[in-house]
Amino acid sequence: MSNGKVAVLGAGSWGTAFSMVLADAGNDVTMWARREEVAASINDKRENVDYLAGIELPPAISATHDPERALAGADVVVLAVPSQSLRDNLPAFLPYVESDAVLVSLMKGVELGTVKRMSEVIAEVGDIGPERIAVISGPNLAREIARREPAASVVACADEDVATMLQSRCHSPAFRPYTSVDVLGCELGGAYKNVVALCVGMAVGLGFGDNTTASLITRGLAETARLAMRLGANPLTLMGLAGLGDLVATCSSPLSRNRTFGEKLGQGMTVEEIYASTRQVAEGAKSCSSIRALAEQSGVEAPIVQHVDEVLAGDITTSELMQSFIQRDTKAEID
Ligand SMILES: NC(=O)C1=CN([C@@H]2O[C@H](COP(=O)(O)OP(=O)(O)OC[C@H]3O[C@@H](n4cnc5c(N)ncnc54)[C@H](OP(=O)(O)O)[C@@H]3O)[C@@H](O)[C@H]2O)C=CC1
Ligand SMILES: O=C(CO)COP(=O)(O)O
Repeated sequence: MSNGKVAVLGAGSWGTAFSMVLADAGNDVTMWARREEVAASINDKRENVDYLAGIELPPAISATHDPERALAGADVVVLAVPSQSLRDNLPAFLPYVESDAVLVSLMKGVELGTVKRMSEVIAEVGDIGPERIAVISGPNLAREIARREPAASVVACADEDVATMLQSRCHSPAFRPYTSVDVLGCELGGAYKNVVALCVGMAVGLGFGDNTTASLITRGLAETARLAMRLGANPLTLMGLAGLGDLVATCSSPLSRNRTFGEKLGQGMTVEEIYASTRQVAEGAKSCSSIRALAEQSGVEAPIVQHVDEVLAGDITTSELMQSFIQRDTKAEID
């Protein structure tokens, strides 16, 4: 018997892989795809050929290009579009969202201009209270999840009962969700690790080994925790799946789009050449300057975000970034 209907808005890699988790957990899932041909591929071929080629989608998943059809009767609405497009997309979705439905963000970015997290954008545009907004974040590379490799994640909502309800809705044989009430910590962990993965990718592209990448991952975690704690996050969230867990997965995996983006920069490609080489989103490249602005507004030192932003803007090279990390003024580790 079905648990209920879930609408998944966004039919890229993660929207599709997470739809599989939801279907495996007993939900009926209707995906909304921006392009009609993607919806047709999901319905007719049982495959999302553009984003998860070779993966067979379960029968409980269907897709449509029509937001009204996707959202009708759904008590859980999952948002999986690129972060910088969320605000523009919401007005087409919100009129069809059921009045008591919970909105769940899978997105890992911070909005340019406003420096808002995705839960804040949803709250603002939809005038929706925190008890109806949740975030799911963790070490969840889409292709591994779609292959049903074991993984864990965090469901965060200010209302613990809602987090628990969502946890049961997405607990599948291969996917183990934990609950949290620290929405801010989970979201910042997810957005920040993308920038650290860009930086690790640069190191890999420059030919450096595990000492360099481990140093960057560790200092990246310190930097993430510094900002998140200043903004009110629970420090333990950063030690958990949505912090350290996601940071390690993304920085270590050749499947990561952010790490790959950084690697190409380290190998000498330009930002424009990399954008032209793929349809997939590397959220860190988009969110880096907004995370930098957030850190500056909060009076928090953020050298990785600052240097990566300078590389993306073409102000320094990847080699200069590495030199600067080592040669700048020294300091105590815990600071
Ligand atoms: N992939 C992963 O492993 C994970 C991703 N995430 C996060 O999930 C979010 C979605 O990423 P993911 O699914 O991987 O992204 P992909 O790059 O795989 O897919 C992007 C999707 O968004 C659509 N899209 C692109 N531009 C727009 C727009 N302007 N308006 C509406 N839709 C648009 C694309 O449609 P079209 O095909 O028509 O271009 C496509 O369906 C990101 O924030 C990412 O950080 C989180 C955890 C894991
Ligand atoms: O968020 C992710 C894994 O948890 C996916 O990372 P990328 O967007 O770098 O592929």
